[in-house]
Amino acid sequence: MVGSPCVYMKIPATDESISSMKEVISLGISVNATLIFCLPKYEAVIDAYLDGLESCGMTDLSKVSSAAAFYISRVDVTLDKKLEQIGTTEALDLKGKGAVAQAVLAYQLYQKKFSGPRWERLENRGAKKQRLMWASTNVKNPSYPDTFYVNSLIGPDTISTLPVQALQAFMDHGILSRTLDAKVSEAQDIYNAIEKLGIDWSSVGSELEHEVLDSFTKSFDNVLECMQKKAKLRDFSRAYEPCFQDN
Ligand SMILES: O=C[C@H](O)COP(=O)(O)O
Repeated sequence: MVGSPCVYMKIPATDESISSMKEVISLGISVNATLIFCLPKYEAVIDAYLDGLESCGMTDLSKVSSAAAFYISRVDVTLDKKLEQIGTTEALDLKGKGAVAQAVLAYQLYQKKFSGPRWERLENRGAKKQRLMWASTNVKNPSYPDTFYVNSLIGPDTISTLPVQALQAFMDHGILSRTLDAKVSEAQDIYNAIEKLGIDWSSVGSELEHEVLDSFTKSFDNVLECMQKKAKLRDFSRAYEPCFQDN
């Protein structure tokens, strides 16, 4: 089952598990690298994928694939709080711009890393690019348009995960247009301006990583607890009822 081309092993992009990504890929198992909140971590995820492919013994690498889940709205939630604390006109003007700017730069990094001689050698063995996957695309700040993140991150070879609310909003009034690489230098300026204000992107990334890991761990524990209760009662009559709770 694990070796099946349709099955992806989901591995969080924590410092501790980046090396496991390489190992799993090298065994020919596809990986969904998740919980990516900043560019340095994203680069480490790409490198783990490339290293894994290079040490994979398979002659045809086309059976292995990977997606890298880059989180969006949660980044703005954290950044916006920090910008509000700084409170200057310049800082407040940057609210709601950081997450998309970082994602635009992530796409640039994707294009850079999946081109050139190193990548071409792998491509000749059938390797597939690790696709960027936008996660956390629902706006969390109600003052932002509900299609904001989905509209802003449309580009070739990417995947957008859409919660029902975001999907319905996009189907109703979304704008289908290639936005992801339309304003790269503006994105770089925003990224630099946020950094200049003293906000460290990597620290924001690790803050979010811990926060989300914690919240997902609680949700997972809730699911297990609920399943154990059902199994104990041998009450499968309502087994279709969901066990999970919102985190
Ligand atoms: O699977 C992860 C989700 O995309 C997270 O979305 P969220 O930040 O809205 O909880």
